[in-house]
Order: sequence, then structure tokens, then C-alpha cells
Amino acid sequence: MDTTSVIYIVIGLAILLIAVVVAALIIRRAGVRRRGASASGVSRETEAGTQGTSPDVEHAVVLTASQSETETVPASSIPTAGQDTRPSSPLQAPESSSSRLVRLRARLSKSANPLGKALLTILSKSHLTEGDWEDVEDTLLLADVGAETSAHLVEQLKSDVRVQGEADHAAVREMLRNRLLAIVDAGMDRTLFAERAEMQRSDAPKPSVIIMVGVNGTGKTTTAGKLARLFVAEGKSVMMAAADTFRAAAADQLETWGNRVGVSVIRSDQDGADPASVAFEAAHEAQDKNVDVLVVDTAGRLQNKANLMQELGKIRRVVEKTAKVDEVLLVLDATTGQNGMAQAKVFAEAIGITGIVLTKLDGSAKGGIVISVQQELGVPVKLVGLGEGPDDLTVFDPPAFVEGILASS
Ligand SMILES: Nc1nc2c(ncn2[C@@H]2O[C@H](COP(=O)(O)OP(=O)(O)OP(=O)(O)O)[C@@H](O)[C@H]2O)c(=O)[nH]1
Repeated sequence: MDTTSVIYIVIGLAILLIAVVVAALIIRRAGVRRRGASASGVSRETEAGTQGTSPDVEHAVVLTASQSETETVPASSIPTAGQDTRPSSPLQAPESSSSRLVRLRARLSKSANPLGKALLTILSKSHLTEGDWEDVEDTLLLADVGAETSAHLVEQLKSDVRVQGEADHAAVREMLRNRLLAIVDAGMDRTLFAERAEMQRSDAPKPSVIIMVGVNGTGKTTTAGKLARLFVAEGKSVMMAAADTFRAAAADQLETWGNRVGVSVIRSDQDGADPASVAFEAAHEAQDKNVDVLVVDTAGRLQNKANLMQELGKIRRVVEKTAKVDEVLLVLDATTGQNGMAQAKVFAEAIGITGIVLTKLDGSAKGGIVISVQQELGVPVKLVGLGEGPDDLTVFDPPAFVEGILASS
């Protein structure tokens, strides 16, 4: 063997050795990543297990404990508050509350306007006949003000007109404004619990829990995401729970909302996992991390499905093992009109509701549902959704709403 051959053999062996070392390193790193994911799942089992003191939360353990090493829920499926779930794209800065109010007021005036316009056209006539009053009532009914409230409002307006006699357009407008304001406002407290002064103190119990409920497709997940942005814009720390385990896409949807503003989402990747377990886990995590607000998204359910309505009660009970549920917000689609009333009554009985979110008011001329839902349930409309944009949610402001109804009429 000559010298050149020996050199080639040595170089070949060296290359082989380097390749073996590199391959070994790659395999080792991959092994650590997998173990990391498994360990995370196991540690969460233990955590849930130690807390699972009630039969209600047994499933919190089942959520991961029934899985073998290879089946363990990947860490990414139940991110923790400390875990960075954000994408590489920069975080969005949500619109400030004041600027969103100005922008959305203009939109509200467009959505509710037909009601005011129609009412003022009739009421501005010089002699109102019984037929005119019937038209007023029909206009109110068509705008979903509700039968009882419409009849009551007509009686009040009749008496105003009798007292005032002949009145000009401005006087009629003022009369209508006062009556509508009295009906819409009803002196209700519309502040979200998390916004109250007592919750701003450093010793306030945390988290303030908000549960979103409602029938399918009303906008619960979207509103949960928008609400998280509202709180983030106010400088609050927020966490969300995807207790809609029925529809995997809902958890993804919520995670996308969370990622945009840097809010962690607690979820399970197992379809059909117990939603109460996810909510329990999230409450526990939020308390551990001293998070200000936890928003729990739930699956849409028809109000006539008794078992699904009972599930809501369970979610609430399980969360309350850890943190007080301050708000249960019923999300109603404004375009479904009086059907929304039937839903509201059943949800109120099943879980108790503290406020209404009226979504899709941008696509509806039926702002009257605001009036009827409050009158019949005694629960305030706290928020309104005025579009699909991320910041198209605002606190409900009665004077602005009434001005919107009467704008440019
Ligand atoms: N125009 C308009 N669309 C809205 C508003 N809020 C929600 N949406 C839309 O309504 C649709 C349903 O919203 P989701 O948030 O998925 O509804 P959900 O109640 O979570 O649905 P389920 O989980 O299936 O019950 C989506 O296309 C939203 O963009 C709103 O205020 N205005």
C-alpha cells in the first residue's frame, strides 16, 4: 500500500467518525425534545390529580392520566401560562378603549337608525290617528322591541303627545329620546366585574373569571378573543380557556386570537375532552400565575338540550373550586331577534347570567332586542359586537345607543 492510499483511508475514516458523532448528537437532541413534551404532560397530570378533590374534577386527571407514554398529551396541546404560545410575528397592539368607542359609535348609529327614522316620521305628523299608533307599535315590534315593551312605550308616547299637544320635530325627537333612554338604561350597572374598583386593588382575588355561553355560532369565541384584546389594551394580564372541546377548530380559533396579543390559551387536543376539566385546569393555572382575568369559552349549545345545559352548571361549579366566577356572559346574535329571548331565559336558569353580549348589531336594523332582553330578564347588555374586526367590540353605552337610533332623523 503506497503513502497516498494510506492518506485517503485516514481521511475517509475521519469523515466517517465526524458523521457518526453528528448523527449521535442529532438523535440525542430529538430524544430530549420528546421527553420534554412527555414530562410536561405528566407533570400536569400530577398537578390536576392533587387538586382533583371532587368527583366533578375527576376528569381533570383522566384528561391525561389514561394515556401511555407515547399517548401523553403533547405539551403544545395544553400550554401553560408561562409557556410562550406566540408566533414569531410581532404582537398586535389592540386599539385603545377611547378610540374604539368613537369609531364604533358611528357604526352603531348606522345599524339602529331605521328604527328611529321610522318612528320619527310617524310621530311628527300633526294629527296622529289610531292607525298611526298601530304603525308605531308595528315599527317597534319589527325592530324586536318585544310585545309588552312596545305596547307600554306606545301608551307612554300617547300620553306625552296628549300633554304636549301640537309639537315640532325637535320636541317629538326629545320626547322619544327621553322615553327610549328610560327604557334602555334602567339604571343598570354595566361594568364588567374585572373592571370594578375593588378588582383593581393589589389584594383583589385573582383571577376574575368570565364564562362565555350561548347557542351555536352567536360569536362566543370571537367575543372571547375581542374581550381579551380589550383587557390587554387596558394593561391587564389575561388567560383564556378553550372549554369548547366539541369543535377542535374553536380551540385553534381561540389560540389564534390569543397569539395575536400574547395571551396564553389552555386547551386540550383531545376531541370531546371534558370541558369542565379544561376550565378547572385553566382556573388553577391562572391563579398560580396571578393572572387578572380568565376568559372561558364554551361550546355552542341549543337551549333545549338538557344534558348540555347541565354541563354548563358543572363547568361553573368546577371553576369555583378554585376561583369565583364573576361574570357569565350570554352571547346573543342580534339578527336572530326574538328567538334570542327564548334562549336567554333558558341559559339564565341553567347557569345564571350576569350580562348580555349582543353581537352582529352591525348587520341588524333590530337594535330593539337590547330593550326587550333587558326588560324581560333584568340583565344588562354589557357589550356589543359591531363587526368581525378584532377591535369591533365595545361596552354598551345607552345614551350613545339612543342617539344612534335617532341620528340624522
Ligand atoms: N358582523 C359580525 N360578525 C360577527 C360578530 N361577532 C362574531 N361574528 C362572526 O360570527 C361568526 C361565528 O363566530 P364564532 O365566534 O365562531 O361563534 P361561536 O359562538 O364561538 O360558534 P360555536 O362555537 O360554533 O358555537 C364568525 O364568522 C364571526 O366572525 C359581530 O359583532 N359582527
